[in-house]
Amino acid sequence: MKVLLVSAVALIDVDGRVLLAQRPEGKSLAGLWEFPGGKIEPGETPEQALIRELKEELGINTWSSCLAPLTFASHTYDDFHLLMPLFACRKWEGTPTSNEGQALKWVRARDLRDYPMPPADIPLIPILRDWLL
Ligand SMILES: Nc1nc2c([nH]c(=O)n2[C@@H]2O[C@H](COP(=O)(O)OP(=O)(O)OP(=O)(O)O)[C@@H](O)[C@H]2O)c(=O)[nH]1
Repeated sequence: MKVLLVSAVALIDVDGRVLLAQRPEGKSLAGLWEFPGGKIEPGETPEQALIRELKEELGINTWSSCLAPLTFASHTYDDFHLLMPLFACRKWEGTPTSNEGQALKWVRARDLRDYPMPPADIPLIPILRDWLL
């Protein structure tokens, strides 16, 4: 089974809320809420992939030194196995805006479970909640 490497981030604002993005219609897992990020391209580190994706998807800049490793997801989907480091980030430049048509939402830690997420993300929620509360 192919292992797909995806890098994702919990962006945390001054009120301790986390940014979720809704997967657009037409994509796999459409309508589910996920952490910003995307596939790690050959030759990229997870941090470089995330910095690139945050610029493309949300129009914000951040730096490797602001990406703290938090946890990871490891989940078998039908056609690949997802391995996804999740970083935490509290410092960036710019205001996250939806460049790719996805809905964005700042969500309090205790409300995270109210947002349907991809199966790989489910085990991450209590970890993030415990870490933030
Ligand atoms: N960014 C992100 N991707 C996630 C999360 N959870 C999760 O299962 N994924 C999966 O990891 C892959 C992310 O790759 P991507 O964001 O570059 O994929 P994509 O939507 O452009 O393409 P796709 O529709 O072909 O999967 C997708 O298969 C997505 O379903 C998450 O919290 N954040």
